[in-house]
Amino acid sequence: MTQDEILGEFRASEALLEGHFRLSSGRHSGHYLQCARVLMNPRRAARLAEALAARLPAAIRDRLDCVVSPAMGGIIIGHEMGRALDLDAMFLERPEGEFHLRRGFALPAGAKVLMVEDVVTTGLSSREAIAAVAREGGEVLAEVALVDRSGGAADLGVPFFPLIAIDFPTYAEDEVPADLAALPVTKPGSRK
Ligand SMILES: O=P(O)(O)OC[C@H]1O[C@H](OP(=O)(O)OP(=O)(O)O)[C@H](O)[C@@H]1O
Ligand SMILES: O=C(O)c1cc(=O)[nH]c(=O)[nH]1
Ligand SMILES: [Mg+2]
Repeated sequence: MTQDEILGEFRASEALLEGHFRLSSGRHSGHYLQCARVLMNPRRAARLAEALAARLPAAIRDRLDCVVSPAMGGIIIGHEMGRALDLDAMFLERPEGEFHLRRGFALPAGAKVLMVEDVVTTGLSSREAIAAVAREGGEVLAEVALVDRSGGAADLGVPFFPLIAIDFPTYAEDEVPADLAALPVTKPGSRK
């Protein structure tokens, strides 16, 4: 899939939102990619996962034991990546603030893991999820995400293969421009 075709999927599903958003990191933005909307059509979700799987170098793909993704945003695309790669897909949750595996999910010692995210902005959630896999006994070989909106700045500590890169500005709480601050703010994500 070309970058235009992928962006077309986001536009067609009305996943490209404009307004005033507080992001997971606490930063503010006038743009939000609502990946739940792009993934709500199962055939589209499968198409995007196949395209993402094709980005993975064979040297990584062939060593993977399973897929792990951080809830909530990572669950659907993680599951579809599991299907595309023919691997089991698990997810991490953080009901007490720190990511861990629940629901009977467990990693065999030394399991080689693909981390799957929907969006990377600062990379904080990804780094926390990668650290959680290490605590659970696994090793993250690489991460894939539908969208990298970090401007290429996110350092995840592992090779990172996004489907698309989109560079929307974000602002610290005390740097929000007046025209953006004038709009009511919403926080679409679930981080507390
Ligand atoms: O790179 P970052 O700055 O960490 O931002 C990206 C993260 O933010 C969103 O999750 P969020 O914490 O909003 O929760 P959700 O996945 O439960 O919706 C998104 O799903 C990523 O996990
Ligand atoms: O940084 C985030 O929290 C974030 C940005 C975005 O565009 N989409 C999303 O789901 N999360
Ligand atoms: Mg998330």
